Amino acid sequence: MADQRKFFVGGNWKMNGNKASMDVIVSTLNEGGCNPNTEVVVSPPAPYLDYVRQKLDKRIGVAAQNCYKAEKGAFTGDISPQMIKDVGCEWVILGHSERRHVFGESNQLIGEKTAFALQSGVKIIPCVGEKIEEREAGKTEEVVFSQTKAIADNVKDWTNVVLAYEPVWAIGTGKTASPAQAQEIHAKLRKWLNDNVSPAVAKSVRILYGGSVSASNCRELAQQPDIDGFLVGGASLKPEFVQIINARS
Ligand SMILES: O=C(CO)COP(=O)(O)O
Repeated sequence: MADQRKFFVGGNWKMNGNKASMDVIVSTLNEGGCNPNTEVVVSPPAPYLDYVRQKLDKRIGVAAQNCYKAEKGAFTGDISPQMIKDVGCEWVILGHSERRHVFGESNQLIGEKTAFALQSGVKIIPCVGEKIEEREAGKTEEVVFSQTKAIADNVKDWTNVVLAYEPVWAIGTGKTASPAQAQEIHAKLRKWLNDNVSPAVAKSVRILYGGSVSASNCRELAQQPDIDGFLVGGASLKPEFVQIINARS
């Protein structure tokens, strides 16, 4: 079952790097060594989308880290899906926990961005995940299902969606969810998709795990039946990103 879903590894560079450091990552990725059976997408900060897209091997995708729900206009500081496409990129991450919790983005806004990005022809990596206090209060499912519903209500064609489960307590903390903890939520998300979207979508949609993924923990996580890849932060800026891409090799 899981083998009908191509393994997918995204590198979210967040607000890090400069041309010199990106040159190093790009040449590491271009040198090869990445399993061709893994779909790879990297996500530089917006000012570098064009630069990275031009230098990176075309087999590797490039994602923006966010975008707005309009093509153009008086939205100072933001970018549109049309701009992402204009510089040759094909993906956008939406609803990352830092967008939700540092910048206050709501489920409703993330839903609107989902609809607009997809209708503009940009593929999306929407993110869901609970905070530690929500997990400790037994609210993990309630939180991730309501976040997923806000996204799912705005998706018509799931072939352009790769869902990411990123528990907020595991992001940038070095506290990875155990393979069993991650698998449990991935399986519940897949069941939610089965019950609320369709069995076919539940079988085919890739669900990524994100949160302190590293070369040392990726192989065990990658063996879980409902983990179809990773969204990697810190380690995607380092050479070990290639080992994570090859976690199933
Ligand atoms: O937020 C993440 C990816 O989007 C995960 O970040 P870290 O891998 O640094 O924990």
